[in-house]
Order: sequence, then structure tokens, then C-alpha cells
Amino acid sequence: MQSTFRPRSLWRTGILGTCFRSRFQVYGGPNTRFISTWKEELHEVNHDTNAPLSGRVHILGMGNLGCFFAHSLATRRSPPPITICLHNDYLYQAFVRKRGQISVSTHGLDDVRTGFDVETVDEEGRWYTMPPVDNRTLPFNSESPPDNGPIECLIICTKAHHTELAIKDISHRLTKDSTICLVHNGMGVLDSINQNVFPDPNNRPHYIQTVFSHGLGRNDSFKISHLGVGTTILSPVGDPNIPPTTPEADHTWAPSTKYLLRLLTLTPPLVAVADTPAGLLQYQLEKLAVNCVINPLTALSDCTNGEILYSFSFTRVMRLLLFEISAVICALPELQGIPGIEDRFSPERLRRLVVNIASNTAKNHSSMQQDINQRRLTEIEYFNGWIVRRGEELGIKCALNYMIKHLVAAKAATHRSREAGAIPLDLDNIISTNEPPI
Ligand SMILES: CC(C)(CO)C(=O)C(=O)O
Repeated sequence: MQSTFRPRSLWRTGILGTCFRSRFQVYGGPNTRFISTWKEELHEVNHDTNAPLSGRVHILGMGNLGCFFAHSLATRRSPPPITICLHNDYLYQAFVRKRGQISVSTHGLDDVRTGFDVETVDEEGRWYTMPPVDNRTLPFNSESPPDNGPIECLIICTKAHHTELAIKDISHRLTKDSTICLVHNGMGVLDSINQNVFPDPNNRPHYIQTVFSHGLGRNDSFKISHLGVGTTILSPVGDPNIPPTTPEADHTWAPSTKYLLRLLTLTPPLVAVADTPAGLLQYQLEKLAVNCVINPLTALSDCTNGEILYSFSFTRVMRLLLFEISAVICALPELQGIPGIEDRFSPERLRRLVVNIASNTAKNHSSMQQDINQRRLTEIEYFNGWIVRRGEELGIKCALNYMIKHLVAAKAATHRSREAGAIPLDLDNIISTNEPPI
């Protein structure tokens, strides 16, 4: 994302007012909200259990999102024990060079935090707690869980297409008492995690899903900028047998879910609010509609978010894509029974949402445009690909979304084949020496 400072939230309109449902206001009045310590939050969930939690939070995926979550938790008046999980040695070496610091710059001012415990993984998938990399002489928390011990709370901040694999690599440490907080763009990841990593519903961890809308930019490893204030909407994933519209009683939540929800909603920089599964799903779908338009159009045309506005041709494509997206969303069985769906997800309302976000982030480059240019995998399967798949299930043909998904895939493939063929070898003049290859 390019550096443009937009202090306005991308998704904020209407969110803060509507999300603070009474059942989540269990943390005291407005003045006491941010004062509690993590130990108090832990005490709340530990007092009636024989398997008390340690309160440690693991974070996997140290890109912009992971750094923002780790840094935000570390800014608390009393930070909980935080372990960052680094999945390769380069990352660990980079973290050592940064002396264990994570820095977030706001309005050009750097705020540097330390005190993170670190685990790295070897090729056999064994995790090791590394010695402290900052100036601490003692481990931050002497009760650190043993290597490969169970993880209570995991915040996973990898891109949608890496999340399943990343969880698979750490799944032996996740139990049915753990809670995974998923922070990624796009739809469909949770279903494939359940299907491929935790197929047994009685033995899978609990999940919290999120819709994250802060604007972040990367300056260097473990050094990011907070470019625009947004929100973090959180919801525990309910029992799939209970329709999302039926309120679930909090007492059904696991202690690790309650603890992580409290911790995150009481961490000011995250601007985190909790919502019901049905509420969160609607925010996810709004974000999906925006991503299905801005991301592929900017990636295909190699332009900024603002450049897709004020062009007749882009506007035509946008409208046609949104007709299909709206038809699929309005027909989703999981939304049936929720009042106002047809209005909230009408093509015209979605168009206004897209235009709003594109103009609020006009100078930014979308994540997909950056992924394409940096030859990384894109999240297209979790955006337009998801719309096409759900459309097929519902008997709605989404030819335009299908085409867009393939145009993005084709653009990535063209880059790959161009680069593979770019090595200037003159095969006719290669002299064979009959020497074994070095
Ligand atoms: C909303 C948008 C398009 C903002 O850039 C985004 O979320 C992304 O880049 O992935």
C-alpha cells in the first residue's frame, strides 16, 4: 500500500454504532473498559475451571497484520505474554537484527515495542523457543510453555491462500480447547481448514473470525506504518447447526475464546468490537464485494484504487460484476431470515460502497495489484472465485466473475512464463565439455 494518510476508517460508517451489542459489554462502563489488566481478564475466565489458562497469545504470520496485532497487544498497560512464531530462519535473523523490536509509525512517529518471545520451526515441524533477542536477560515469562506444547490462543495473520498450510504446520499444538483468531481477506478459508486440517468436529479448535479495515503499509521487516484508522470486527464462530441469526449464549464459548475476545476488544489500537456471527458475516460480504471489484480491476490495469473511478469503461465493468455478486449474496442460505439483506446487498448499495472505498484509498495500490507486481500468489480464488463457486451451488451463473478470475490468473501466468523464458541462453552455441555438472 502506498503512503497516503487517510485518517478515516474504510469501513467505519455505521459499524461502531451498531456493533456494540449489549451481550459483549461485559467489561465495565466506558471509563473502565481499557483499564483492566490481562491478568484480570484471565482471572475472569479461569476462576471456575480446573485447567486454568496461562494467558499466552501466539501470533503466526509476521507481515503487516501480524506486526500490527503484536505491537497493539504490546502497547497495553499490561501486555499479555506474546509469542511470535517465525516460520523460517531468515525471518528470525531479521528479527535478531532488529533487536527484537516491532515498530509502528503513525503520522511519521515511530512507536517501538519489545518483549516478544520467539519460536521458530525446523524442517521436521518441531517448534523451538529461542533465547530473548532484545535486552532482556531473563525470558519474559518463566512459565513459557514447553516447545511443541499446546497453544491456547493463536492469531493467524497469513494471506488467505497460506492460512490452511500455516495452520496445518502447527495443528499438532492446537487442541479442542484452543482458539484460533483468523485475520485474512476473502471467504472460504475456514471451510477448507475444517475439511482438510480438522475434519473431526468434536476435536477441532474454536475460531474467531475478523473483518479488519485499518490501513497499513510496510516500511521494512517488523516496521510498518498505520496509514488509516479502521476497525477490527470480531465474532466467535458459532455452532454450524445453529443458524447464525439465533443468538448463542456466551456460556457456550470456550475459556480461551472468551479470554481472547476480551483481550482484543480491550486493546485500544485495534479499535476492536465484537459482533454476532450473522453481523460479522454481513461485514465480510461487504468487504468481499469491494475486494471482488477493486482488487482485480487495479491488478489487471496496473493502476491505483482511485484510477478505476471516473472512467466509463471501468464503471460498466464494475456494475456488471456487482449484479452477479449481489445476486449470489442475496441468495445465500446462511443470510435467509436476516431482515434488510436485499437492500444492504443491492447492486446499487454495493456500487456506492466500492466507490467510497476506492476514493478513500485513491492513491493506494490494492493488495492484489502489489501481489501481481511482486510475483506473489493472489487471493482471487477467495474473492471472485468464491462468488463463482457459491453461484454454481445456487444455480446462478457468474460468467463475468469467472472471466475476471481467469484474467487475473492469466496475467500471473504470463509474468511467470515471461520470466522463465527470460534467461538469454544461446542453445546453438553451447559447447559440451562432457564434464559432470558442478
Ligand atoms: C479495500 C482494498 C482494495 C483497499 O486497498 C483492500 O482491502 C486491498 O487492497 O486488499
